[in-house]
Amino acid sequence: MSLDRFYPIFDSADWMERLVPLGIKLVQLRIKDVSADVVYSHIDRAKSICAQHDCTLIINDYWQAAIDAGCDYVHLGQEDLDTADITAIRAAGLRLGISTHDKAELKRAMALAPDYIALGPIYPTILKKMKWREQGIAKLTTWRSLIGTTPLVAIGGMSVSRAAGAFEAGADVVAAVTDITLNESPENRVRAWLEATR
Ligand SMILES: Cc1ncc(COP(=O)(O)OP(=O)(O)O)c(N)n1
Ligand SMILES: Cc1nc(C(=O)O)sc1CCOP(=O)(O)O
Ligand SMILES: [Mg+2]
Repeated sequence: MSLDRFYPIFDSADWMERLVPLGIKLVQLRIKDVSADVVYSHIDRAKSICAQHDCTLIINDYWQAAIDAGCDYVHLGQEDLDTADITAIRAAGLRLGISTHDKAELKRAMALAPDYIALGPIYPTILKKMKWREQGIAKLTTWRSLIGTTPLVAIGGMSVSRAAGAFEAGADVVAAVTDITLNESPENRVRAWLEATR
């Protein structure tokens, strides 16, 4: 299964209902600090809108909810891996994407035979405080050489104009949050991303 080159990340099903119909084919639900009931409700709505639009839905963090809800894909970071039951995730048939920031994390991630590897933050991000400085585009080329054919996702400070450089450096997919959600017209920004990654 190949991943679309454009990978927007949203913190609610509301965003997905608004923007997935524009033509998004790969999307992540990344919710923080809400109750389990709210998580399950957003997952159900996200599943429904993605099914209607033939869009691959990836659930961040909440791997047990993703299994319970019959989802196809989860994304886990290094801290998530400390507690996640990878055997249960795989037994349920879910695909798995993993965040990496240095070679030790990459080694740990690759040992789990992930369905993609994410490298970030490529550029500075305003979404969240991170202990990692910007990695730079060139590190994508290094990661490309280390992970063979495993799909590579570039994340962190990505924008429409920065996408081409990430692809040239070896990324297969570019993920973005605030470039879309803080844009004065998220709809127009999604259209620009779709055009740039077609
Ligand atoms: C595509 C993608 N890459 C990286 C992350 C970050 O995951 P993680 O390190 O677990 O941090 P949180 O997103 O959970 O704050 C991601 N979500 N998606
Ligand atoms: C959620 C996340 N993870 C990152 C990592 O490097 O692992 S960077 C990041 C934030 C991405 O948001 P924006 O596109 O607004 O910079
Ligand atoms: Mg996480």
